[in-house]
Amino acid sequence: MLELMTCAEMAAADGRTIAGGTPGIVLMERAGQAVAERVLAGVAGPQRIAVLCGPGNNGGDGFVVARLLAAAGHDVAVHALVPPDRLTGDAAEAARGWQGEVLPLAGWRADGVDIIVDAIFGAGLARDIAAPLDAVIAAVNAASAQVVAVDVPSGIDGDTGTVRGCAVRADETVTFARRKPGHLLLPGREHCGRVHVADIGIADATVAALDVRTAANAPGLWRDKLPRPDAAGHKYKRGHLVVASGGPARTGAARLAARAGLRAGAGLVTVASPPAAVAINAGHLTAIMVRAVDGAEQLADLLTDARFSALVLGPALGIGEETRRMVEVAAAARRHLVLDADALTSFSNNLAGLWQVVTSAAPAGVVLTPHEGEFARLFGEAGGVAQARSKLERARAAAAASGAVVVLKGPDTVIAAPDGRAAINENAPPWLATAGTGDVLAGIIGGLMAQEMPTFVAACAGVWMHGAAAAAFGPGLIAEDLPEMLPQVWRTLLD
Ligand SMILES: NC(=O)C1=CN([C@@H]2O[C@H](COP(=O)(O)OP(=O)(O)OC[C@H]3O[C@@H](n4cnc5c(N)ncnc54)[C@H](O)[C@@H]3O)[C@@H](O)[C@H]2O)[C@H](O)CC1
Ligand SMILES: [K+]
Repeated sequence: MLELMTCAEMAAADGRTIAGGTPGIVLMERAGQAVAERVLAGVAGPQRIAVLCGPGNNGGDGFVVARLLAAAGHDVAVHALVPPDRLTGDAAEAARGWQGEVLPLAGWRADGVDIIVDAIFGAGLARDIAAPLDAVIAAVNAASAQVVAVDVPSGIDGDTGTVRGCAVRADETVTFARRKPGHLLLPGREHCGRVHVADIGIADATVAALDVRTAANAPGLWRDKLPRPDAAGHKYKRGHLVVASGGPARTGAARLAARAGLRAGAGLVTVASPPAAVAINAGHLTAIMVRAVDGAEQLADLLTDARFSALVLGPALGIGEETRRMVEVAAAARRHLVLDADALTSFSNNLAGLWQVVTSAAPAGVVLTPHEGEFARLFGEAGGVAQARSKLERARAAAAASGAVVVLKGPDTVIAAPDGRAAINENAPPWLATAGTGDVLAGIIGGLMAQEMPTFVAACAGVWMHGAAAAAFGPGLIAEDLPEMLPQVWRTLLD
């Protein structure tokens, strides 16, 4: 159930189910029942309920909800954008099932209402919400009533999570068959409240036949590919991660990444340190080794030893030609690469150079871990990125343009592979936004890749473990705390 379906994919699934013999009105009835059940869960005694219906099938769902809630003895008022005789298809049939009055939606006010059912727009939102509907949305959001949205809060684009002019802020959202990307991407996620996925009879086989390429990032996506310690294993079997350090005043980032890589399970980790910083790195490290490596040439020498299986390059490494050369050397050695921070910035506006790195690293994998600013500098001009309608599609376009797995970080981190697969992460707590946590993420992913976890799922697992570690620690987290929370996260994954 991890697939995330776009509005078009959902409509296609609908269509195939209807073609398979389930009338659309039956799907609408089931949708309405699921919403009515959610509205009634936890209420005691009769409620004053306003059901706000739009001009399409989202509104049709609303008419079903209104009928069921009235039949359950509640005081239900229906306010509709268009009179029932202007509805068509299943929505018209659902409206005929409503025996009560249909009041106008324009000018509606929430006075004295306990519950509001938002059935104005769902998957069919096609443009920004304008007057007079914006006043209705404002009245919903100003009300003290419980707000339950049907399928998608009205005003939220189900595919992109963006607000189209204005949008309902719901306490709960009931969607159907699978969640949409807009339920996980910001700000859509914040407008949904708690999202419930109702089964309305869309078969899993129907979803599978659509070859959906987007998923919610969760252990179910990659748990079976996690490296697992085995009795016969020894540290050399679990790979050797190299993290390049910056100069004497900028060594902490590499150590954060290195410790994260070790906690992620890499058998050995070495900090490749400029000679001037060896003493300071060595003074802080115990299980992690330090090697004096002065620039790209000496990194190339180090990598003649094939046991160094993965590298994290970028954290506080310095921006410029030498960093670019180190990246190219590591790629030429065909080692798994995580490029973060300064390594990304060193390829700003040089997508061709980045493509060359990814190509020469193959078949080893490359993961880029930009935040939004680094992403813009890397991919600002890339084909497909500028036209992308959502963070999900921007990450997808960047993965296709670079040939690398792209982790576009944020509260709704998107992980995208060049082959079109993508996952949206939703477990990152707000306190993860603190200095150095990006270094830790790069290290976790590097540690998993050092153990030969396939590139895309290593990035997905790393992002999820990073968020889970932060959630386990709680507010007040600083980057150094994160690697120490990984054993607890591992236990939840390997039990
Ligand atoms: N399997 C399922 O997912 C099922 C979903 N159902 C519900 O159907 C809607 C989608 O219905 P649709 O008619 O395609 O779209 P909407 O009802 O969301 O609205 C489209 C309607 O509104 C007009 N419109 C769009 N944007 C605006 C705007 N900004 N201002 C004014 N008018 C606008 C547009 O022209 C259309 O007329 C889905 O969300 C589910 O709730 C099925 O009922 C059950 C199966
Ligand atoms: K809605």
